[in-house]
Amino acid sequence: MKPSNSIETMNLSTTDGIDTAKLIAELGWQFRVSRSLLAAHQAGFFEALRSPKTAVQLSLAQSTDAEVTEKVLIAMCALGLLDRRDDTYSLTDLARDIMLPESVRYIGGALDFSEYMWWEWSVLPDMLRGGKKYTERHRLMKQLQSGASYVSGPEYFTLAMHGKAVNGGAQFMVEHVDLCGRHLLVDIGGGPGTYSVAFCQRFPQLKAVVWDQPQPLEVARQVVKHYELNDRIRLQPGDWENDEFTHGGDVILLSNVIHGPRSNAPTILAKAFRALRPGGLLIVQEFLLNSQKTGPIPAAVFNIMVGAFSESELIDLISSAGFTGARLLATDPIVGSGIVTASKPL
Ligand SMILES: C[S@@+](CC[C@H](N)C(=O)[O-])C[C@H]1O[C@@H](n2cnc3c(N)ncnc32)[C@H](O)[C@@H]1O
Repeated sequence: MKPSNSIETMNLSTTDGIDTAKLIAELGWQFRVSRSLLAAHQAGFFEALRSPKTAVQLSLAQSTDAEVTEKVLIAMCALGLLDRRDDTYSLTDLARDIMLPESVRYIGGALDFSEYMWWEWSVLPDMLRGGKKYTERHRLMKQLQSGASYVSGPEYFTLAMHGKAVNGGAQFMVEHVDLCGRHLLVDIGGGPGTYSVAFCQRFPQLKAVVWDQPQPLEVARQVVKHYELNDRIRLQPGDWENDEFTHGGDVILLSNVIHGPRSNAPTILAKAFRALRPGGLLIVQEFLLNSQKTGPIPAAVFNIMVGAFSESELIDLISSAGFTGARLLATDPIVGSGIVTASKPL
């Protein structure tokens, strides 16, 4: 094969641009890290290591291959989730904090969701050639083939949302949005209700309604009970395809519910406008592309499978629904989300 011109003329003795090139080349391999972490979680290694074990003891307990188990455990040490002393593996403080279901910051639901999405993303090359997205049937087949033990259905999705919110999302939100003097927050598509909990904890005068379909509200019920906020947070079943939102709130939160052009955003924003009191505050949190649509990376990849607006598109949509003063309040480039606020005129 004839080498390309650029390779023929490239001076291999310089290091110009090498760090970036290494990073991009390394990205092609990063899936190995995700796959190892998801496999360790799926095999139940973290829960089984509540009491320290050797790889052989763990493989006997979890019915896994001892040699591969050891290699995956070494990788989990490299991620800072396990300690190894002689041949015995134990959980680090970080793993106790995020990998055990009893922990408030448990991310297992988010990992289950990543596992589920793995198969959807595997067909991206086919999609590029015009093939269809993964169907539910394909997904279930692959789950069965992979021997996956994780729960299916909407519950794990809602738990994934909770895991994401308790590990940065909720803190980011309450740090940037001031609800002093506000009385009733209506959290549309509120899922596990974690954002409502965080707001109520930060602003003691505030009450909230978590508005969502019945199944996610079952998770929200547990979350609200866990934080002992039953007297301040009410759960309201609703379907935005058919129902109006709870009226009379002075704040409406739309967190991760208007993902790009296919999400029916104009209808949801119009319902939010009707439901909000005059002078009320609209908060929208979304994966947001920059206005040039060149990044950031998390929003750019979210856009591939689900959809994402750019900052200016979202601000235009919110303004078209009648809100005033729409502006980007804060962005978190690590997770690719932005918070936009606006007001309903008095
Ligand atoms: C991506 S989750 C966001 C959850 C939460 N707001 C957060 O940011 O963590 C989207 C939520 O919208 C809800 N949802 C989807 N379709 C809905 C509909 N037609 N009516 C009401 N809620 C819906 C889902 O049940 C889910 O809880």
